[in-house]
Parts: sequence; C-alpha cells; structure tokens
Amino acid sequence: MSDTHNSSIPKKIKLDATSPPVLENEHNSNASNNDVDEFKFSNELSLETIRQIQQEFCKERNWDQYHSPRNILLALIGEVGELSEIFQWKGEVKEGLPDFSKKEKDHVGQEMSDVLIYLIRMADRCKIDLSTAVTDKIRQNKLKYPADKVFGKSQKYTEYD
Ligand SMILES: Nc1ccn([C@H]2C[C@H](O)[C@@H](COP(=O)(O)OP(=O)(O)OP(=O)(O)O)O2)c(=O)n1
Repeated sequence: MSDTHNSSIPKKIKLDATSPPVLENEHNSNASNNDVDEFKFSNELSLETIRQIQQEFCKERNWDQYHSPRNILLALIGEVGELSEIFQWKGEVKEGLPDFSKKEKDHVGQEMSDVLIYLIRMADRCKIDLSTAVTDKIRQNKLKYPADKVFGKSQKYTEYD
C-alpha cells in the first residue's frame, strides 16, 4: 500500500549502516506500537527550506557581509546561552516541561529556533550539506553504539570493551 493511504499509521524510522534513513510503516517492521512516541513535529519545514528562508532574509537586509562562519558561530553560542538562561537555577526539570508556564515554554521554543536557524545558516555559509552530514552522523552513532551492546547504559563508547 502506498504511503498516502497509510498516513494515519504511526511510522518508525529505519536506519541501517548501508542505506539512507527511510520512514517505514510499522506494519512492515517487527516493532511494537510502544516504540513510537505520541509526540512529533509538524512536517512544515525541512532543513533546506529553513536554509532558503534564512538566505532570503539576509539577502533582503544586505547582511551577508556580517554572516561570516565565525560571526554566526558566536551568535549561535549566544543563543545557546539564552536558552540555558531559561533553565538555570530550576534544578532538574520534567519531560514535557509540565511545570513551565506557557510563556516560558514558548520562550524555550523561540530560543531553540534561534539556535537551529543560526546552525543552519552556519552550515550554509560553510557550504556544508547539513542534511547529509546528519544522516552520516546518525549512521556513525548507530555503529558506535550498537543497541545490543549499550542497552540501558550511558557510558561513552570508549568505555566499552
Ligand atoms: N544579524 C542577525 C540578527 C538576527 N538574525 C535572526 C536569526 C535569529 O533567529 C534571530 C536573532 O535575533 P536577535 O539577535 O534579536 O535575538 P533574539 O531574537 O534572541 O532577541 P533577544 O536577544 O531580545 O531575546 O534573528 C540574523 O539572522 N542575523
């Protein structure tokens, strides 16, 4: 059955060491429904779309001259600092941020967006295809941390036999 016919069926990401990441219907895998989180992002934006929007935003303002890789990196770190500021002094926070006000949670989303926008802009200015880099990195992570070897353990890969 085609993907369109199964759009309401939860999907599981399949990624092995040899093939690119694909979304496959759970019907076609051995995974149980418990493996799929209910929370998910909307499909509004891809990394490439954000790259184009930010490129346009900067062109319209004649800001390319300021957006050197180093300047963008500093701006990115500044935004990570702003994101950290929201969490500082709060101690450990619960998954889903149930104890945050709506205003605080919106603020978290805004600062995360700034971080992502600058990260994508930096990749663009460095001419690094971030989509491909992320795909490669996820593949490396899977090889470095085989599930059967590290299941339930949190050490770095260098600490395993
Ligand atoms: N020279 C700039 C300035 C801004 N932006 C874009 C990318 C970020 O998404 C956002 C950052 O804007 P601000 O520097 O105004 O930072 P904040 O939005 O975090 O505002 P504030 O520092 O008041 O919280 O705008 C950009 O691309 N290049």
